[in-house]
Amino acid sequence: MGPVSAAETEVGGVDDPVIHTRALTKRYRGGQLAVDALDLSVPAGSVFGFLGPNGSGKTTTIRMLMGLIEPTSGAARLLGHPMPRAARTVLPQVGALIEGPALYGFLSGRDNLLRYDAADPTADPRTRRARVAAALQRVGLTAAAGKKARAYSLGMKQRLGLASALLQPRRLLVLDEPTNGLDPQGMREIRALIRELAADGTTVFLSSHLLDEIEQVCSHAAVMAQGRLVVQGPVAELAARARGRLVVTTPDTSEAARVLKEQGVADVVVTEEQVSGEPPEREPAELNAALVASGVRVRGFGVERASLEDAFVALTGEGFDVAG
Ligand SMILES: Nc1ncnc2c1ncn2[C@@H]1O[C@H](COP(=O)(O)OP(=O)(O)OP(=O)(O)O)[C@@H](O)[C@H]1O
Repeated sequence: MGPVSAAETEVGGVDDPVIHTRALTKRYRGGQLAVDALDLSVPAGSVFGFLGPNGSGKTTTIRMLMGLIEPTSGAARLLGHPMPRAARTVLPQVGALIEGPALYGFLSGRDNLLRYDAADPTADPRTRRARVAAALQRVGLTAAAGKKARAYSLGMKQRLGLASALLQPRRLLVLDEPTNGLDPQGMREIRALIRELAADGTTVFLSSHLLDEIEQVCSHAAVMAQGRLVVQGPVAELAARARGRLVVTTPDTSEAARVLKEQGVADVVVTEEQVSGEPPEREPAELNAALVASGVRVRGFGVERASLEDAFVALTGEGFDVAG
């Protein structure tokens, strides 16, 4: 981190949340309550996943954060400044990729970026080529820079969009569904890029309807359902809320179930070759010893890690069904 600039001291310091909303609400003209009293807090330096099924209000929130639409009520602050009022001060420090990059197919990747850079009145034309070259390098498109954008794969187009958001140094990147529509290879590339950007100190806020994506790239997450915030916090803590399951693999399932119940394990479930239950507060090895002492042939014993998906189900009582 560089020295604290005057602008940062003015907004209260680098540790303040990069995005902060209070009771942020959007009701569309048709009456649809898309975002309902949202309190969001995105810590500086985080890769923050904004997670929710389609229609849960993610894009509407992002549009309010970026000052593209007015909230019906409530407040949003970006980098310490109120939005949309401070949009002119704040937005130059925010790179955004919302609803796919706007690209000219008949121009090369490089020419798209040159054009984009030229549209920025604060960008010095003398350093334009160097800036564009650096952005292309950043997203791994140097070799393909001369190709027409229409010949790019979806993943390359998305990377070019990211490059356009990276022409200027940014404190925050806002990415709406950055891997949507990409094949697995394209997804991997974008995720790797997000990790690299975050390692450089940029706060990244990305929306996604993919739980495993959030688990793979994000340090923090907020979960939305039907316009409301279900939960937010560090990903590790969210997953920990849904405790894992104790799983014993054995041919002696009924005896194992009896012993586990005797030992105070709750919610014991027997399947063909496994017995599972809520993990005990005490040392699991003691349970294992009790099983063995009762003659249970233990072939596998462990506590399965809870995933964010388990946490989501535990928190909402619903499955994370994106089609629903
Ligand atoms: N311009 C609009 N006018 C009226 N209703 C809208 C408008 N835009 C979105 N909505 C509605 O608001 C709700 C939230 O939509 P939003 O696009 O914010 O969700 P999302 O989580 O981003 O989902 P998706 O990933 O499908 O975009 C949905 O019910 C949607 O139909």
